[in-house]
Amino acid sequence: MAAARVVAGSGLVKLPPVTFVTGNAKKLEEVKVILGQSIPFQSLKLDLPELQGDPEDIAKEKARLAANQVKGPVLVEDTCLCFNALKGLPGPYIKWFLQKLGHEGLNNMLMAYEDKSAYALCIFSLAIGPDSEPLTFVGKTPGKIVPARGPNDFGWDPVFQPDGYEQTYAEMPKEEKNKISHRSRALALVKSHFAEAGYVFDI
Ligand SMILES: O=P(O)(O)OP(=O)(O)OP(=O)(O)OC[C@H]1O[C@@H](n2cnc3c(O)ncnc32)[C@H](O)[C@@H]1O
Ligand SMILES: [Mg+2]
Repeated sequence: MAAARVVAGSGLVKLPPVTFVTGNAKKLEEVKVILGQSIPFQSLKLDLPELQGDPEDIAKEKARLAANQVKGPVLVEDTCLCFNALKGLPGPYIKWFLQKLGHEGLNNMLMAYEDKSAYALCIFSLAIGPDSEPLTFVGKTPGKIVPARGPNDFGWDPVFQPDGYEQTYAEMPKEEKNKISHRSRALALVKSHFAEAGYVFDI
């Protein structure tokens, strides 16, 4: 794929369409709806390594790995579910905790604590190419962990009830989740960046 290039004298950066890299079909569904036509992008299904460390560093490293494979501009995201009683854990390791323990196990982890509060964190990272430093965009939605309610079709949605709502993410209509979700908040920042950065697309 062609690389990004500066259009001489214009202050504009010409980009091929951005590739959103994820192995998660449900994330992709939400990103498509939330972005609509605002940013020209295509998707690529790739299972990038599950890295360890600080959530923002994980997202940046994911973007570097993806940009190296795609050889062009990429967008990736990493999602964390953080329990306040556990000082932010499982955080970026939620995928394994959910896989091994299930919804009931996630609730049981908080059995010893009165504080069931939690927050969902989504970090998008944009790398314009393999050699450019990735940028990050963070969205956060506070809520609490509850016994599972609603359809079980996306991760931990049934056990996360956002603050100010009586429904879990899973029980809400999709449009409602997309108005307040960690993902839509992070994508609002991505959209502003694209609106302000002077990118023009080669499409
Ligand atoms: O290929 P990538 O994009 O990494 O996709 P993934 O499924 O591996 O996703 P993460 O590494 O970000 O791990 C996050 C975990 O949280 C789940 N998850 C992500 N966003 C969610 C959301 O909005 N609601 C519920 N579960 C979500 C997801 O299914 C994973 O189990
Ligand atoms: Mg992953």
